[in-house]
Amino acid sequence: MAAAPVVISQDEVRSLLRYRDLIPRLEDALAKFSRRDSADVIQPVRSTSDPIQYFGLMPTYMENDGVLCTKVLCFYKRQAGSALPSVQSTVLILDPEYGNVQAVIDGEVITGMRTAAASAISAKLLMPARAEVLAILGSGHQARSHYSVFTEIFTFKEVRVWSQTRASAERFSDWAGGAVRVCGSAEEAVRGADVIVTVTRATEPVLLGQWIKPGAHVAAVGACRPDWRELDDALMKEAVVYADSKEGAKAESGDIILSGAEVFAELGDILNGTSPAHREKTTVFKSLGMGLEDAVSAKLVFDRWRAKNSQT
Ligand SMILES: NC(=O)c1ccc[n+]([C@@H]2O[C@H](COP(=O)([O-])OP(=O)(O)OC[C@H]3O[C@@H](n4cnc5c(N)ncnc54)[C@H](O)[C@@H]3O)[C@@H](O)[C@H]2O)c1
Ligand SMILES: O=C(O)[C@@H]1CCCCN1
Repeated sequence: MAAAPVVISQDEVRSLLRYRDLIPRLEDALAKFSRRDSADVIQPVRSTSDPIQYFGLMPTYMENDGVLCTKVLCFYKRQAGSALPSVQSTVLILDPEYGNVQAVIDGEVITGMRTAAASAISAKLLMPARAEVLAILGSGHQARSHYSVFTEIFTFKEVRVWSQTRASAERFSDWAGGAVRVCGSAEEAVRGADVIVTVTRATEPVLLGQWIKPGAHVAAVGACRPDWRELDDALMKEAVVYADSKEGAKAESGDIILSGAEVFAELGDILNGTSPAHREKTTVFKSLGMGLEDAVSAKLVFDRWRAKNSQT
């Protein structure tokens, strides 16, 4: 019988995962994914079922790296008063040889950090030179992880936030130590911004092309259903659109499907040097989230956990 899986808690993940380690590994994995070499990465578009709002399975196999992994996630409509975050997730690491589960890892911090890290990679590749103003639309979990990594690896003169209620935007600004300007409207937040992150649960556009400074970069992280939007048609048609996965974007993104916009390239294509990074144009990175991002993060966490626990 296989040994029982280890359980790695959210606090342990938080202490073991660092953006400076995660970002280069994610860049490597995104590049491998875009080469479509099945010995490097096999990662089908996640399967989802609606009955309990959104139940997703995100399997990944990376033969050359010896990683077999899946994330299990539920994205539910958060009820007022609920203490649980709207995205619930767990990452399972399996032995690639036998298929037994080796580790059950809390997915909340992994989901927050790997999503924000992917957006940061998009900004590294696509934001205008001398970007000074960052605007964040939304003030939940992803807003926090995005603020953390964007202010860790870039230097902005100003960070702005807009949220559904002024109170939630102010809570976010307090959490960030007051270094964020709270805006009364999405338009006010994004006018003149060089980099815009949309991290809302909106199902209708909250970001309009007519507000955007030409050449700005948008990391669009919400709207993960084929009939949900965060960005309007004007922006989707004006911008050069990049995605994490073309297949994922065409299957899941309302902003792409309903606007009819073409995905120009994946981030991995830029990293591989097979597609240009149009930094000089208005760009959108449509992020849907990929199992391989969880797999890379979970492997980092599990390797560190084993190293730490073998010493004690
Ligand atoms: N692309 C990815 O890899 C990935 C990963 C995780 C989460 N997500 C998506 O990112 C989004 C944010 O996730 P989160 O964990 O921060 O959620 P959250 O519930 O913690 O925060 C959501 C934010 O959206 C705001 N909001 C809700 N409805 C809105 C509306 N109609 N208009 C404007 N704002 C609205 C809320 O006030 C809150 O600030 C979700 O859509 C989620 O599905 C994407
Ligand atoms: O890749 C993910 O983890 C997310 C979870 C929420 C919905 C969109 N995708």
